[in-house]
Amino acid sequence: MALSVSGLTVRYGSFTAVSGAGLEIADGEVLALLGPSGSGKSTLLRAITGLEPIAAGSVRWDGADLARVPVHKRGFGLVFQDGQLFPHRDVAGNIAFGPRMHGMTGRAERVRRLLDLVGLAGYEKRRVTELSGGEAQRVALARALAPEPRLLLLDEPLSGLDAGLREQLAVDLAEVLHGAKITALLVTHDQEEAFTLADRVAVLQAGEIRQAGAVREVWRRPVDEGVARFLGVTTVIDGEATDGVVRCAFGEVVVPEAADGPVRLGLRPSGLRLAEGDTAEVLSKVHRRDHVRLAVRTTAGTVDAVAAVSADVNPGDEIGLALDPDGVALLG
Ligand SMILES: Nc1ncnc2c1ncn2[C@@H]1O[C@H](COP(=O)(O)OP(=O)(O)OP(=O)(O)O)[C@@H](O)[C@H]1O
Repeated sequence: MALSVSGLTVRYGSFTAVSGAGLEIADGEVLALLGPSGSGKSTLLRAITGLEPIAAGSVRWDGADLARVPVHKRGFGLVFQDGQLFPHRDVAGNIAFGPRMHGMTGRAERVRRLLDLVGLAGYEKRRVTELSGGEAQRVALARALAPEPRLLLLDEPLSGLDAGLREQLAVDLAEVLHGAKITALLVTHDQEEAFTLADRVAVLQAGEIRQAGAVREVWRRPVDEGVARFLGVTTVIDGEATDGVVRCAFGEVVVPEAADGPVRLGLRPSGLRLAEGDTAEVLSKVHRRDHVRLAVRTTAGTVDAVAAVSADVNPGDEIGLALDPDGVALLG
């Protein structure tokens, strides 16, 4: 493992912000640390960089303990939410700063190559105070990559941007990270961002890592209801599995991983779709970008469901519901 963190604990006075956290990042892998506000994500990231003293545990790189290695000697690059560019330097000056400190040669060429990578070719002489939020974050990324860090740490790098730009930049950032095989730890509270950018995710709640695994695995098999709800599950329901098919109050759904016997399913709104029938009553509807979200009353309680934007469905209507396996998780 490139980065290996074990039993890491950080305290602020008598308050334990991170408790016994363990995580590993392989060479060239992107891990997203995902969790609600206040769960300890930034604290854990800062402890890994060496900016936060640790009460217990260890941070290792290629097996070597970093306890006595100061922040600037760890070879880590950092990107924060607000970029924190040097306002008195132009774009090239910002990006060349790290390489100059490290006495690296060929700096102009490096700046050009990095600007190309982040989609800002030709921006060398621009003043950073005149950049848009998205451009500034691209420059911050280029600056962090310039000294060729062995690990890139990104703390909510996109959360200062508006929704559309954020989505675009997440896709671009994923391309940069995976294209250049950069080893990275990303902190975010946004599951979509985590899933767009990361190979693996670790879910942090109240200072503890509750689950870590491949994106698809965590999404489809959350370990418990707390993790499931954080990942968008709004309904938890009991079912009975036979040969990879689960029968529950809403019908049958294929869940190949389910072992025969009683199981618990977590349904995201997209796990229940409008269908023929009259088993449910629509209570309310809200238009979303590419679907309509419904609250419906069923014999199993009030649940969330979705319908196509084109569907003619209104509060008071009686509808049927069908399970969609893509919106169904198997609780661990
Ligand atoms: N310097 C500090 N002194 C005391 N308590 C702190 C300090 N920094 C953070 N905390 C507390 O530690 C907990 C974790 O904070 P942290 O910033 O790591 O959470 P987070 O998951 O990154 O949250 P957010 O997504 O809101 O940034 C919070 O309860 C916070 O109030």
